[in-house]
Amino acid sequence: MKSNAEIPESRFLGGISTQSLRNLLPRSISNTQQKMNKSKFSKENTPPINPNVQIDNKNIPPDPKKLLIETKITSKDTDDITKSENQQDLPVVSSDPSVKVVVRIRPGNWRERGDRTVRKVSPNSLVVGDRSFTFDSVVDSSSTQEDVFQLVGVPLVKNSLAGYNTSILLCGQTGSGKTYTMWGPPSAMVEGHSPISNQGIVPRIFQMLFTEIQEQENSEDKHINYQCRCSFLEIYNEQIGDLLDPTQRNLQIRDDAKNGFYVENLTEEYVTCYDDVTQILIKV
Ligand SMILES: Nc1ncnc2c1ncn2[C@@H]1O[C@H](COP(=O)(O)OP(=O)(O)OP(=O)(O)O)[C@@H](O)[C@H]1O
Repeated sequence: MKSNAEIPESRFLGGISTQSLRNLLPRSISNTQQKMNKSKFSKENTPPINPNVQIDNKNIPPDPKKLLIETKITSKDTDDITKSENQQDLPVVSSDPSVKVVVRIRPGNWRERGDRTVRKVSPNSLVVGDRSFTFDSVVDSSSTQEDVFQLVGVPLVKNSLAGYNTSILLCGQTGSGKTYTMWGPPSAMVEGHSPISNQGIVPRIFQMLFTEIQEQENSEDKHINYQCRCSFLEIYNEQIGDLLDPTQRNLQIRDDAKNGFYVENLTEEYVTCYDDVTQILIKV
């Protein structure tokens, strides 16, 4: 079998990058959960043991997976419900899984022009040569930055505002489009906001996040205050470096009952709007 490096068409990007937005969680939700959950780790992202078991605690933010299943059942007719009750042993497949794997095929460069070895064949599958692979979603080379944001970024912001830790992890060989997908071209952070811009998923996420926060804070019936802190780190040669303080090059991962996992002494800057984040990124 050929190695990846030998396959010219391996220009697809396995998507989902992970960056903890723990610090961007609404403080009110974080506090409530800490009080409710004295155990060592936060259970906020723990899937229900049995998706059909009702959890009798109105303070726990809804699990999107569970909501989806409940919605499905209420929209079914009675015959269907009876049928599903009789099929207890069948696995429940949710179309909104906790981990989604999205593949983006980038346009071919001059060396790959006309190369059709990697082809999207359905919304969630592609073929490489004569082998087919299935993922949660596949976006082809004609996809725009906005398409990818709608698919990955929008649900992520909604879930994080509902109280979940959310992450995007990106993987792909060099030149496969990770930076382009996450950030866009170098000018992207200061580009005007528009669906047709080349801005990547990160600036779009920040824009949506602060717009939503603003709307919620301005809303008269919701008395919510958000506090956002921002940090940037890199892992290089198995060492964690603080991108906001280059003198900190070998930070340690710690774990305690109050914070769960965290990076000790990592700089966290308070941010209140998109421009605050851009200013920080300019420094990095
Ligand atoms: N979907 C896309 N549309 C247009 N151009 C793209 C797309 N994806 C990537 N490119 C271009 O391909 C080139 C390589 O992309 P990029 O730098 O994002 O790769 P990378 O995976 O981050 O590479 P590395 O791991 O080496 O940093 C860049 O010139 C980028 O602009």
